Amino acid sequence: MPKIKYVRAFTVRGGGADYHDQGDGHWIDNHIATPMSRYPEYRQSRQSFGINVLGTLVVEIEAEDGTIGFAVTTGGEPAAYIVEKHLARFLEGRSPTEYEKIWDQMYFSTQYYGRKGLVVNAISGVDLALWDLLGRLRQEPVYHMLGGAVRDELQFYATGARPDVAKENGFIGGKMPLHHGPAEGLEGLHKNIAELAEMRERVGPDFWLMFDCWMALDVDYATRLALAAHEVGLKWIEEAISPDDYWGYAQLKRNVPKGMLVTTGEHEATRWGFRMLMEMDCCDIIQPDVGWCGGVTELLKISALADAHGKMVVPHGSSVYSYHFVITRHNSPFAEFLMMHPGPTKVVPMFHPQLIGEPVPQNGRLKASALDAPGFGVELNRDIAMHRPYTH
Ligand SMILES: C[C@H](O)[C@H](O)[C@@H](O)[C@@H](O)C(=O)O
Ligand SMILES: [Mg+2]
Repeated sequence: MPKIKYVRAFTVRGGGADYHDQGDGHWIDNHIATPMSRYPEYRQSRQSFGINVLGTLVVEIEAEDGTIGFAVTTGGEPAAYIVEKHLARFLEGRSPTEYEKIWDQMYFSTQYYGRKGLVVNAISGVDLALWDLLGRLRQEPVYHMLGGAVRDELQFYATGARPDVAKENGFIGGKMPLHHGPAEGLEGLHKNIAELAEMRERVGPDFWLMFDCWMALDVDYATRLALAAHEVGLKWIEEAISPDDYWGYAQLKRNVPKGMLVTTGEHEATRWGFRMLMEMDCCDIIQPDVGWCGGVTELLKISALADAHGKMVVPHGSSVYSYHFVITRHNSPFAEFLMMHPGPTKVVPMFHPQLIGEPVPQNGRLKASALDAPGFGVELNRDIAMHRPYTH
């Protein structure tokens, strides 16, 4: 096995892994409730407060024989700095098979300033690129290295403002962004329920409908929303409150009507963060993002812990990086697909334009065989402008 020779970090703008980095008029930036919605000037657009400030981080790891593994995640220039100036030292000269020791050294060497968020995004990007390199060197897809498929195909729910379009395209459910938060009072809550009722009318009684609340609510508002939405058949209420408020999630989970699920986790990181969510009984489904929670090496630990707690793991939408994981885990029965078309009125690749060969669900499903290519099975689109802000 050739050793690792170079680690390089690049930044890219425009869609892709930082999927909130979109042009004007996109559903994903249209009056979606957030913790910043309490400030009217930041209520219409999440980009106005900087949701896309980081941009995409591209990590490349080149082995002595010239083989290059890569991955993309959210992180931009600050993440590139951490990769080049701090993390690269734990990889160069090492075997790509040492992903456990490499992860341990990346995490504990940055623990004094990291632990969650940007730093763990950077660690995740390196870890994903390492698994991609390992797959290319071994000429096998990542999901084979994770134990192989436990089912013939993936099934997906879709996230976007048009669950009716998701149903037409064969998805098993539609997760809607919540448009109004507590700052818009009862009027806003009624608008949320009216939107849900409108979609229920369009999709019929059995199609899954969920709200994604993107950390925007408090326990009282989330409870009132859940009680009203239960009448309209809401399947789960997602990330309703601050990721730091474990106590609030535990209360919300006690408050919601029987049969409604509480989900969260996309902004949580590491086995320790998810242990807290599970041991405090905060949610029914955890939703780590493999590009933000610590990478595949850490998601393996998180998933096993969840399995022991009888919890489902439905990773936050992260394209091939979650598909190769979900297909190998019994407690990951379905996956998320983010509808990145501006409407969204059609199904387009999630991390477009950054990944060449990115598989897209057909009729809401993806056969395991669609993942049968070395590593994560995609190539980096080198026609897009990549910038290497730092070297080492
Ligand atoms: C739709 C939500 O507001 C986020 O933009 C979404 O990316 C994330 O929360 C998700 O679960 O997909
Ligand atoms: Mg979400």
